[in-house]
Formats: sequence, structure tokens, C-alpha cells
Amino acid sequence: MADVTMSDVAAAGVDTDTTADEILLAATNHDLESLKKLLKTGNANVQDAETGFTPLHAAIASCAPDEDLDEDMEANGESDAVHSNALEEEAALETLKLLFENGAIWNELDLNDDTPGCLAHRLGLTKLYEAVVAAGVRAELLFNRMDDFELLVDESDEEEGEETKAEEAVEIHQHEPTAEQADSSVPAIGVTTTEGEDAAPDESTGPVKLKNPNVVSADYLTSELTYTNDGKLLDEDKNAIMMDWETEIMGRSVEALCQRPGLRTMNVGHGMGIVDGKFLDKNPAMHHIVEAHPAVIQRLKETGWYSKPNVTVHEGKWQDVFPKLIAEGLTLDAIYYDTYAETYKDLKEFFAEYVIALLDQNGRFGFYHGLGADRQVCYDVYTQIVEMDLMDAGMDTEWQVLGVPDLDGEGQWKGIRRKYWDVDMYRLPTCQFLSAKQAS
Ligand SMILES: C[S@@+](CC[C@H](N)C(=O)[O-])C[C@H]1O[C@@H](n2cnc3c(N)ncnc32)[C@H](O)[C@@H]1O
Repeated sequence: MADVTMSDVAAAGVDTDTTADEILLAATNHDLESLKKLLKTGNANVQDAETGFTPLHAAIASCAPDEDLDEDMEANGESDAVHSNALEEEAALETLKLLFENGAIWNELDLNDDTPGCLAHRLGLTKLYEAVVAAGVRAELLFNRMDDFELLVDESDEEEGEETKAEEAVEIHQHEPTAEQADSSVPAIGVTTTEGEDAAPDESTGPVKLKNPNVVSADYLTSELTYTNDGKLLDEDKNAIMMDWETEIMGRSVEALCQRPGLRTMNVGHGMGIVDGKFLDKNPAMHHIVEAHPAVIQRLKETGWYSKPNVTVHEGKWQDVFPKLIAEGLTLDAIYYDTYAETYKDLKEFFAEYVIALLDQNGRFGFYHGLGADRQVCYDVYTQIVEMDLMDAGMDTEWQVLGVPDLDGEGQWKGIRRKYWDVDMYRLPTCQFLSAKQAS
């Protein structure tokens, strides 16, 4: 048989470029010198065909404690195991830094549906985990700022009489992010069915939603809803809009917002009415409810909310209702936001544009913090992002940490298309204007 040369292989269309493998290997070995050279021409986001590992995954995975080795070392009286693991983690940290400097994507998924942060979290590699969270915060802040910039550019086009793309840009974002947008936004999560099988991953990797990433507001608002007998509100696709395990969260949120009776309160998003009931228990001077879905409005009617003393129901989206209330000069002591099928961008607009206009200087604002709550690393990233954006809007945030029940163990996801909570704690935010905070 004749010798096969590299040019024969190349001519036959076989890929002879081994750079991707070399990058992954150098990342695994925390070999900074080789990695630096390779990244001059190679890509920091290559993926291993078998595992889907990126160089970030590889650098983290190779720090997994080798239990056999550790046991041997301990048996030999060598407590160096811990020390050697710590050194390895330091080397991995330097590798992560180099990869991030070269454009590594913080939240790429491997074939096991794990981001690098998920891996670091599971392996208990705290420093690596924190490095990924910090990179995630930087990337998401930039991503959100670019998004704002895109809107500003579109608005100025409109002023010049050109056809506006602003609405379209938002829609594109929600349905089908561009590759760049998808790269830097929170990943799609595999759907877990009630039988516990992994179903297909979500179609979109769009911006962070407050509950389900695939549901678009306009579709949701025209879909049929079901109030189940076991304490759930479901949309047409059996996504949970609200579940009664969140009752504790609702109660504690109202406690944090209403410190005395006689306040002027508002809740946006009635759902199952849990939080509105908690508000009424505080005997407010007035309580406003804003609700957009016709089926929920019907429910509000059937359950007598329109005739409850001091209650005013505003039918429609808060985006349409709020400008009128601001024009009327309404001022409130407490505002709570818990909608569905909206994105982080909506929440940000809500507090940055409207809460600051409606809330009394000494008032309090709270919201349901489910941002990225189907993955610890995303929850941690978005806790920091929202706190920074609230600070930009002139608000200080205090967090209370609440425990979350064992939702899997309790069978809470039975009959639900997608698990929207997979974090073992709830961070409850209470926000006040910095000026009021400083004065108190
Ligand atoms: C998660 S549920 C609220 C649950 C509520 N916190 C409770 O205690 O039962 C979300 C609610 O927000 C409503 N909603 C969604 N988008 C809205 C919008 N733009 N304006 C007003 N309400 C909206 C939904 O129809 C739904 O009733």
C-alpha cells in the first residue's frame, strides 16, 4: 500500500487541523504558555466532540478531586492532598482568566447540559465558580448595555423619520437572538418532563425571563389558562405561571414591604391572587392590582376582587396602565412586581422608568426574583446584575435568604412541562431609594 501523505489527507477533505484538540488539552493541563500561543490563532470556544467541553469546562473538570489518589496520600500520612488540590485550583484559575481574556463564553453548554459554572459548583471549586460568576456579570452587563444602545440608535432613526426598528429589535431578541446575543445570554435549559426524562432543549437562548424562557408575552396573553385543583396556574403548554409553594415567598415579600397598616400599595400580576390576599391582610389605605390576561381578569371578577374595599383593579399591561397613573399623579408606598413571560429587560424598564415615578420617596419596591433560577450560576449572576441596575436607578437593595422546599421530592413538577426553579434558596429583594436609606 502506498504511503499516505498529509497533503493526500488534506486533498481527501480530512480535517488535519489539530488546534482545537491542542487548546482543549492545554486547558486541561493548565498549560498557560502553550495556551497563550494557541489562542493567538485558535478559538477559546472550541468544543470537544464527545463531551461538548469548552476549554473552560476542561480547565475546571481537570480539578475534580481524584478520590483514589487522595485516599492513598492520606493513608500514607501525606496530608498534601488538600494542598495539591489547592495548587491545581490556583493553576486552573489562571487558565480561566486567560480564556476569558481571549473571549471564552461564560455560559456555553456541554453535552451534559452543564455550563462551566455548573461544573465548578458541583465540584465545590469555589474560586473557579466565583471567577465564572464574575465573568458572567461582566458579559451580561455588556450585553444589556449593547441592547440599550441598540434601542437608542433605533429611536434616533425614528426621530429622523426613518422607519423604526426598535420594536423589531426587541422582538428579534425575544424570539431568536443573533449568535452574538445568544453567546452572552443565559443558556437554554433542557426540559424535564414529569417522568423525569430529558426532553429537547428550549429552542431559544434569549434574554433572561422571570419564569419560562420560551414564552413570549404576546402569545401568553392570548393563550388559555388553567387554575388546577392542586394549587397551580398553568398556561396552554402546561408551563407553570404560579404555584402555591410560593405562598411563603409572597407572604414574606409583603411583610418586607408593608411595615404598618394604612399604606398605599400596588401589585402587578394577580396570578392566583396569593400576594394580593397578603396585601389586604395589611389593611392598606388603597390597594391597586394591575393585570393583563383576560382569563385572570375574569377570575378577579368571579372571586369578588372588584368589590373589595379599597381595591382598584386596572385591566391591561402595566406598560399601558402606568403612564396614565403617573399622569394622574398617583403615589404609592409599596409596589410589588411579579409578571409572567416578561424578560429582565421588562423588569429593568419597570423599576428604572416607572417605579421611580410612582413610588413615594420613603416607599419600598419588591419583585419576584426568579431571574435565572433554573441554574445556580445564572441566579448568582443575575442577583448581582439586578442589584447593580437598581443602584443605577437610585435604589438600595436588601436581600433576605429564604429556604425553598424540596420541590422534586414533593412531586411539585408533576404535570408541569418545565421546571422553572432549581436553586435551593430564594433571595427576596426589598428596595428603597438611596436618599431615604441614607436619611434613616
Ligand atoms: C406569576 S403570576 C403572579 C402571581 C401572584 N404574585 C400571586 O401571588 O398569585 C403573573 C401574573 O402577571 C400577569 N401579567 C403578565 N404580564 C403582564 C403585564 N405586562 N402587565 C400586567 N400583568 C401581567 C399574568 O397574567 C399573571 O397573572
